Amino acid sequence: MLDFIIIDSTLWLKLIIISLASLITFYFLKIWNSYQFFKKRGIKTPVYRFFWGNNLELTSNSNYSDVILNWTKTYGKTYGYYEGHQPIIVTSDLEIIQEVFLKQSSNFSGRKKQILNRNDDAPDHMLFSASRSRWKTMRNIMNPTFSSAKLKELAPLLIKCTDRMNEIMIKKTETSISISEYFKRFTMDSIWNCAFGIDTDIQKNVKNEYFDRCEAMFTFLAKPKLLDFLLSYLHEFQPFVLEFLTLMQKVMSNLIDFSRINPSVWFVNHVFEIVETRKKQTFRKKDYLQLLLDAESDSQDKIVDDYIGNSFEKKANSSLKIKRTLMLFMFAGYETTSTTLTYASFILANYQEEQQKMYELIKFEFNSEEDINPESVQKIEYLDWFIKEVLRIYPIVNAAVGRRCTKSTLVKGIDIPEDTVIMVDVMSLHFDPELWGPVDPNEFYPPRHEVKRNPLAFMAFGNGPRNCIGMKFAMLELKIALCKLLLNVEFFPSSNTPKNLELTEIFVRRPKSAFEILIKRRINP
Ligand code: HEM
Repeated sequence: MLDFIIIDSTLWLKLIIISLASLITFYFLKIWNSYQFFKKRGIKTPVYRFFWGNNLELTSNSNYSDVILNWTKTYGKTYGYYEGHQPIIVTSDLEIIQEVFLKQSSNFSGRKKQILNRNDDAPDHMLFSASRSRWKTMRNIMNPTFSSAKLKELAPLLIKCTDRMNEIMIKKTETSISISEYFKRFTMDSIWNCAFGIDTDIQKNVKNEYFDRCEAMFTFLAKPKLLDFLLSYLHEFQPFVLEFLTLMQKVMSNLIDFSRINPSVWFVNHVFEIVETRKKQTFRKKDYLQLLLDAESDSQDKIVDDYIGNSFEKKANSSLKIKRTLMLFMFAGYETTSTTLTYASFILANYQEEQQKMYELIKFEFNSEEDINPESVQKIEYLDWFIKEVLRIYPIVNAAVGRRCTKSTLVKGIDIPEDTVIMVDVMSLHFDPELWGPVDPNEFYPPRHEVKRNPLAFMAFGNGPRNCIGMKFAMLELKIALCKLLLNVEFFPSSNTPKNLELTEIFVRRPKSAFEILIKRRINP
C-alpha cells in the first residue's frame, strides 16, 4: 500500500515537473513568437534583447520622447520597438496617423494599457482608459459637458481663482519665486472650484490638506514601482494580477487602512463623499459636477450603439461614472495645465519682446480687467498662437498620444492585429521643418500658427474623436490666466532661471527641477 503511494507521489512529482517545464517552454516560445512581429512585417526596430526588449534603453533615459525621437532619426518615420516582448509601433507618418486617429478610429478605440489598467470589460474605467463601446458611450455623454456654452458657466469660478493668483503674485513682486509651485496651486484651486464646487483656499493657505493630499497622490503615482517594472516584462499576466489585487483590496479593506499605503485612497473617498452629498442637496451650483448630474438625468435609458453594430439600452451614466469623471478632471487637468503655465512663464521671462507684444495686445483689447471673460479672450488671436507655440515646443503628454487596435485591420498595407499599440512620435512631428517651416521649428515663433498647417502636425492635445476632451477648458484657463497676469506683472529671468530647460518624463513631460522667475509689478497697468 505504502509502495503504491510512494510510486504514486513520484509520478505526481514527475507530472508536475513536466507540466511546469512545458508551460515555461510554451511561454518562451510565445515570447520568441512575439519577437517575430516586426520581422514578419518588414518593419525596422532598434536592437532588442530577448525578454527585456528595448526596456533598458527606455528606462535608463528618463525622457521617453527623446528616446523615441532619436530612434525615428535612425529607423525612419515608422518603426517598432518592444516593451518587454510587447510590440509597439511608432510613427510620425501623417498618412498612418490619419488612418489610425481619423479614418479608422473605430478600429482603434483603445489606448495603450497603463500598468494599472484592468481588462477592457472591467466596470471601473475612466474615459481615459476606457475602450470600445464603453469609451464611445462615455464620450458621447461627456462631449456636451465640455462645449463652449457649458464652459462659460464655469468661467466665474475660473476668474475668481485667477484673481487670487494675481493677488498673490503682485505681493511677490521684486522677488524671485519658484514659479511652478504657484501655478500648481492655481490649477488645483481651479479644479476643486470648477469641477467639485469646493472652495479650498489652496492658494492663500500654504498648509492646506487638499493640496498636500493631492500632491502626495501625484508623487506616489509618478514613482516607479516594482510591480510596474515586473509587469512591463510580463504584460500578459497584468489582467490577472490586477484582478487579484482588486479582489485583495476589497477583502482586506476592513483590516488595513489603504490610505496609509496609497494616498489616492483619500482622494477617491473624498470625491465619493462630495458626489453623494451633492446628490442629496436641492440647490444647484454652477460647477462641472452639476453639469454631470444634469447629463446623467438627461441620459437615462438612452439607446447606444457599440462598435460592432449592436444597439442596447442602458442607463448610460451611472453615479460611479460621475465620480470617475470628476476624478479624471484632476488626473488629466492638473499637471498638464500647471506645467503649460510653467513653460509659458519660462518663455515670457526669456523672450522679453514676446512678453511686450503680448502685453500690448492684451492691453489694447481690454479697458479694464473686468472685460476679461470667455468670449473676449478668444479675440486675441496671438494669445492662441502663443499658447500653441509653447505646447508645440514643449508638448506635455506625448505618451498618451497613441491608440490600441480593437479590431484587426490593415493600415497602409501593414496588417495590424487586435491589441497592437501604435504610438505617435509627437516630437518628430512638432519639429518637422516641412510641416512647420519656413521659420526654423527650433525657434519660438507664434505667428507660424497663422498659416494653415496640416491639423495632424500639432499633437499637443492629440487628434480625432478621441482627442483631449478638456482642451477648450484648458485653453480658456490658460488664456484668462495669462491675460490677467500680464496686465499686472512682468516676468524676468533671475540668477536661478536656466537658459535651457532640462526635462524629465514620467508620463507628464516637465522641467527636471523647479526653477525661479523674477516677478515685477507692472508699472501703470
Ligand atoms: C494644457 C493642458 C492639457 C494638455 C496638454 C492635454 C493633453 C492631452 C492629450 C495629448 C491627450 C490624449 C489625446 C489623444 O489621445 O488623442 C489628452 C486626453 C485627455 N484629456 Fe487632456 N490635456 C490637457 C488638459 C486637460 C484638462 C483640463 C482636462 C479636464 C478634464 C483633460 C482631460 C482629458 C481626458 C478626459 C482625456 C482622454 C480623452 C479620451 O480618451 O476620450 N485634459 N489630453
